[in-house]
Amino acid sequence: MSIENHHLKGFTEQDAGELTILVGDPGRVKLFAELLDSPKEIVNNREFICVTGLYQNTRISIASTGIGIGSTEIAVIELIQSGAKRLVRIGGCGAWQDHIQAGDIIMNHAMVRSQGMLSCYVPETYPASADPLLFNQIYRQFNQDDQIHTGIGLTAEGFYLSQGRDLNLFGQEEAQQVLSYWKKRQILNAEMETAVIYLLSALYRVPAANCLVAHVARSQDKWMSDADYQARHKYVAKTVIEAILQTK
Ligand SMILES: O=P(O)(O)O[C@H]1O[C@H](CO)[C@@H](O)[C@H]1O
Ligand SMILES: O=c1cc[nH]c(=O)[nH]1
Repeated sequence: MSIENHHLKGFTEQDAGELTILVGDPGRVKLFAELLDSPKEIVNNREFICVTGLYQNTRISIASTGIGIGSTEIAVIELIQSGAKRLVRIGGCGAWQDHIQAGDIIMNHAMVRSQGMLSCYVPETYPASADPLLFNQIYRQFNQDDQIHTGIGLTAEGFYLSQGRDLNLFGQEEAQQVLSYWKKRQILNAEMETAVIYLLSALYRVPAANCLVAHVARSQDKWMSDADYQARHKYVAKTVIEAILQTK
């Protein structure tokens, strides 16, 4: 069923590729579009930019979700209603475990999430998890020396206190408790969209996975340079697309 999108205006079933890459940052759409032949911008509305193009004659779509729950819910639902076949979020995150370096790749097969997230759709007990087959297909495309980590991540509702960052409010001790609580429970990383994508795509029965780049190693507050970060993202996007091409 194709309906008129309220936000992704003009994006139709013809624009939905074998893979739809989701990015938070609208600026990253253009970076990934460089991988495609004949890229065409279909949507440019608020935080939502959508491009489709061809990779070795296979249609691939790239869409930005903006930051966080609200705009990601809109993007995912409108893309699925427009015929999106597979969703893979390629974005940044903070690495929380000490053995993960900035620049490493993290794939989350499941996410814990802030309380109440999307509670009008599902109860707290409903898992936010990746499609196991899609996850495995992407994971197998990477090389042994790619510094890739798999495990459970956290989708937080905010960037600051809910990710253990305090800017002169309650003190570092309280913020640090957020980090240490989840580190002890083996959470690898934190970001702001994956759980929304996993929950909605499970409800709509569209396969979804993520493949993230650790922008910062939180234990040392070590961030990647912009140039390295962009290059790493582009490498991840190319690898994800090639994984999908193996078995579309
Ligand atoms: O790198 P992107 O995909 O924008 O995602 C990460 O960056 C934003 C925070 O700076 C959040 O959206 C977080 O999930
Ligand atoms: O620490 C980080 C880094 C990128 N994005 C996040 O949401 N958190």
